[in-house]
Amino acid sequence: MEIKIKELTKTFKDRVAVDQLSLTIGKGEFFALLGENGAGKTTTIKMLSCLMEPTSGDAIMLGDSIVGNPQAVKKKLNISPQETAVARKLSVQENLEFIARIYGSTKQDAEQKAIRLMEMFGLADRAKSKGRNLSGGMERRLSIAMAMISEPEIIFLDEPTVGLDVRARLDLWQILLDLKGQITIILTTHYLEEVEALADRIGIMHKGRLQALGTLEELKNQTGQTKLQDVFLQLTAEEENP
Ligand SMILES: Nc1ncnc2c1ncn2[C@@H]1O[C@H](COP(=O)(O)OP(=O)(O)OP(=O)(O)O)[C@@H](O)[C@H]1O
Repeated sequence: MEIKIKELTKTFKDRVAVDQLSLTIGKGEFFALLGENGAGKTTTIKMLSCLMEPTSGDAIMLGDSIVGNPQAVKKKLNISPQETAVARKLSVQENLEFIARIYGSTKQDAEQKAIRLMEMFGLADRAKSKGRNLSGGMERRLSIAMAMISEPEIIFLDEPTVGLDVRARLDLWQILLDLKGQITIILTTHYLEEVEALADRIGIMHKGRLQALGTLEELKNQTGQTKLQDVFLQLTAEEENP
């Protein structure tokens, strides 16, 4: 089973934000969606996570349609949004337990889940720290841990390392590498080194369309470039005479 996106389209008034996007993402794949500002990445993620209805087209998410059965799709996925949902007055552990209770865990179960995720995300020694006192890197890690509470099969990470310093970014990459293969991860980012370090495959969007798709090596071969930055610039270049 996989994620099968079929001619997915979103139009806002006369603006086509996502234009007949078709692609397949394998189960357990780490997929990076790239594109310039306004290329349509966030709109794509909103549709795939059933936060926004497509104008036309569909996506079958591990067997269920976002159009036909969004409730079933929502159960399989979770999102770590750019603006994190960390509650500033709750501690790290309380944030995790709160989410677990929302998803129906008993008090004891919620505590166990929180402890396991704090271990996994390197937050155990900050269990009692309030959300407002966390560094940017810790807040990000907590946000992803919160998204993992529901044990999703698919997780969307929307620019997870924006504003993080080098060490915090590398720490987060290591955690994501540990997660890799266990669940399907769809990442959007503007950091190309992040894509090189983490992604199995890359999709590059440009003006709502899928401009290129492949592994890093495939994209390099396709464009004759040796660096992802040059691949990206070539594939998203404006035509001279539009
Ligand atoms: N709710 C909306 N109403 C009208 N237009 C919108 C809406 N949401 C997005 N758009 C437009 O759709 C296009 C795609 O936007 P989107 O946010 O998906 O791009 P993006 O690739 O995520 O960009 P960024 O890298 O800046 O986050 C843009 O032209 C944007 O202005």
